[in-house]
Amino acid sequence: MSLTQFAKRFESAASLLSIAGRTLLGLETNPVPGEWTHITKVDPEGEKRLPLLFPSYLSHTSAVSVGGSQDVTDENTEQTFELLTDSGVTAFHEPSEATHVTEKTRDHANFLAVPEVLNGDSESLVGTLGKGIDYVREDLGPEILEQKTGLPLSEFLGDRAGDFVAGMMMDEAVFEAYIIMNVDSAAAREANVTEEDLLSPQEAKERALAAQHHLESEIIYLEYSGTFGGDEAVEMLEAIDDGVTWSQIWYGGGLDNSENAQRVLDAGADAVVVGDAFHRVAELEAELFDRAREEFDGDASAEQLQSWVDETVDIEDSEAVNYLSTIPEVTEPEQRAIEYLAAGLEFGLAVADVAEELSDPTPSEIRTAVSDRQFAVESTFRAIPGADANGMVEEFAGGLLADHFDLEMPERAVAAHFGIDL
Ligand SMILES: CC(C)=CCC/C(C)=C/CC/C(C)=C/CC/C(C)=C/COP(=O)(O)OP(=O)(O)O
Ligand SMILES: O=P(O)(O)OC[C@@H](O)CO
Repeated sequence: MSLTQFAKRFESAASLLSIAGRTLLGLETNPVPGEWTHITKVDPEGEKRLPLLFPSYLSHTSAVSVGGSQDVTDENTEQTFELLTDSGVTAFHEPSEATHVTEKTRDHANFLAVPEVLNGDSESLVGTLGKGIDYVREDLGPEILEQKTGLPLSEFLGDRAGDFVAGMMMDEAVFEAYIIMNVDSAAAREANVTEEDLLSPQEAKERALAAQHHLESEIIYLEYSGTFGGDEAVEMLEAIDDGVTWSQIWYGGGLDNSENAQRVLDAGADAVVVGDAFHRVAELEAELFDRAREEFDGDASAEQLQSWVDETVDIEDSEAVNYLSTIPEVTEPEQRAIEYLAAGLEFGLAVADVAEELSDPTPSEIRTAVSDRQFAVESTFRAIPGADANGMVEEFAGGLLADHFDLEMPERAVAAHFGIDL
């Protein structure tokens, strides 16, 4: 038997086994974990900020999706991944353009999630993907191979070097088959989804089946980005869930309370995706920080701040509770919200206090001042599995101070992602 014949027989036997495993035996061979119930979408663009206490908020989510459709660059994506890696949360990359994928994002990301829109234009189904694969073949692939092996492999192998990396990357990638149902969203504009493209529940089920059996999409994503889909989303999910067995079903759009999150989970979603509600926590934290600065100095304790938050904020309707209550495992979102808001303020006030003590510092004076100070938040971060508590505290405090004193230090990049500004 020739090597080509052997490869053909091997491929067809392997694919038959895989289909039998997925269907007849119902094996969970999908690389996207079925136990994930909550995904937080973190957008690297400058307008969408993070709360200082983001590691604590994110310690309850199953995984973070990094990506967004506007003003995202490879640089702000890399910075976001670096921040998340120290926080111990599982993060994957959902790029809106292939050039946002770099060696660094690949190193940090758990996997690459590639969007394909089932009810948009052909550009959003296969056009952007084709351009992306060509970019990997021509540019990114050869560069990665040369950096990893130290050899100018494309000189010997020509296009085959890029083909190899592109093939490997697509094989390892997870595909997200989107059904976009809010025509007023950025996602709909990007994918050219108009009123005529909106699907009935039966049509959604049929396309989801095509995605599962033909495209082998690991994720079927019902997207209402920015607004809650209500009864219509529930009907869509019930229909999709009736057909789909192997792909994971995700719902995203306008979630900011436990009732709606539970409704879509009960209707058949395996996981909910929450974006805006998370970024709004950073706005609340920043607004409270400005008010707390007028009330307290750098020595305010977490207990003092918890009482102040409790008195000052209508906690039940706060952005922090809105986000936390979308996570099924968080049983006392109000208590957690008070704790995390107070800890974020306490940390911010302590860093502002360090700033008061410094005058025209050098980068090394900033680093010394930060490592000499005991920040109470470090013990909060230490409770998070996999987090580098000390590294995060030094990086966040150093970054805020570098930004405040207008100093070029690598830590400074993180300041651009926080809502709080010294
Ligand atoms: C081959 C490689 C390395 C990458 C491929 C990169 C690809 C194919 C990107 C496709 C992007 C695409 C089809 C986007 C369509 C619109 C969409 C599904 C956007 C996702 O929405 P969010 O970015 O989450 O939306 P918001 O910004 O509205 O929150
Ligand atoms: O920002 P929201 O409305 O939570 O939507 C989440 C996600 O589905 C957006 O792609």
